[in-house]
Amino acid sequence: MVKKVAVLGSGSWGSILANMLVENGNKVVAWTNMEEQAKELNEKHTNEHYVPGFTYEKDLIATTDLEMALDGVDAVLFVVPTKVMRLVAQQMVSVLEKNGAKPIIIHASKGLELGTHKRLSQVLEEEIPEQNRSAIAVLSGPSHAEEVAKKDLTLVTAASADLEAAKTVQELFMNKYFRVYTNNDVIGVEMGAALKNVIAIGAGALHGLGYGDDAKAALITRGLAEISRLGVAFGAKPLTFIGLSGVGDLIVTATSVHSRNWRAGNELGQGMSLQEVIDTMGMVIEGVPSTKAAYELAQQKNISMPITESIYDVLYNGKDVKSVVADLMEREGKSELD
Ligand SMILES: NC(=O)C1=CN([C@@H]2O[C@H](COP(=O)(O)OP(=O)(O)OC[C@H]3O[C@@H](n4cnc5c(N)ncnc54)[C@H](OP(=O)(O)O)[C@@H]3O)[C@@H](O)[C@H]2O)C=CC1
Ligand SMILES: O=C(CO)COP(=O)(O)O
Repeated sequence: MVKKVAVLGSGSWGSILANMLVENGNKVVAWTNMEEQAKELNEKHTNEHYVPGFTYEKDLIATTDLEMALDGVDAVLFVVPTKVMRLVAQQMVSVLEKNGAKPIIIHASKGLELGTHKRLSQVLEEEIPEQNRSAIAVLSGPSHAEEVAKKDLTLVTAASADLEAAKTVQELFMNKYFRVYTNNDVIGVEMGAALKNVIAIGAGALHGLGYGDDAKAALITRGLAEISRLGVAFGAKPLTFIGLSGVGDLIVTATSVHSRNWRAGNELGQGMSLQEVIDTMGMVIEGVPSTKAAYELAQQKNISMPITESIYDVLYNGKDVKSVVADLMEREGKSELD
């Protein structure tokens, strides 16, 4: 059945998912806060800053008018950076209260809210009253906009406490190159998504420092161990961390030149300052705030996360990347499974 979908956030991931939903036969409106970007998408069918060289479906409509985007909507897909998720949800609710729509709410963002440390579905649940929505679901997994744009094969997970909602999301997104599994472990899926970005910054930093494949494999493996520890302490199922939204997304983000988090780490490893990295990226680097949130959550629950602590020291305490790697290596010997 053709659905009307509003995609909130027209950056690299939002615009490519919006395009794919048009390909899948839906009526899609991509909402952006930039008039020029809406004009470019509508007139040239491009989004040069975010996905250079890509031509979007002609039927994709872009707008800065939230009322128009949400008129008669069946599904709303949030793909804005974590730091504005709450604000955008509030904006959406004020429109839904007027137009009476009760859409399924999906988000495809990856992060933990600074200050509250909340997962994004928790933020959405808090901000969107039940009378303005049906279920809340999460779309997550190893998926770079640059590769989905090329219709490269991509497998992801749709997670919701409501299995029917997860199935609805599966049906909405699935096609010949984009395969969607369902999962009911929302905590595990969202924690894996947010925390893999932290480890990806570390993997990029190792690359920037000139370390080889042994070091990167070790970082990914030990990184997975510590993000699973934190996730499980907050109620995630351990098995989710060896699924697409766990190790799958960790592998792609910690090894791909497409990853903004990996690239940020690489530049830090090559000696750039954090401010220079942020200023030149031009896109969101979710791992930076998520490192702070993860560090604080680990302290709160007394969970050992040595890699996250080291990345935190580099990002927030100005420590030198090379010296934190040396410190990690020189810690006392440990049992692998503790
Ligand atoms: N890129 C990817 O391949 C993937 C990204 N993700 C996740 O998706 C989320 C978005 O990432 P991505 O698309 O890469 O980010 P980008 O930086 O490419 O785009 C973010 C978009 O959000 C917009 N935005 C920022 N603030 C607001 C606001 N207050 N109201 C409306 N729009 C706003 C930005 O607009 P402006 O230009 O005006 O700032 C921009 O268009 C992140 O959580 C990321 O982790 C998940 C999987 C893959
Ligand atoms: O989540 C992603 C891939 O699955 C995108 O990661 P980056 O934000 O690091 O580009």
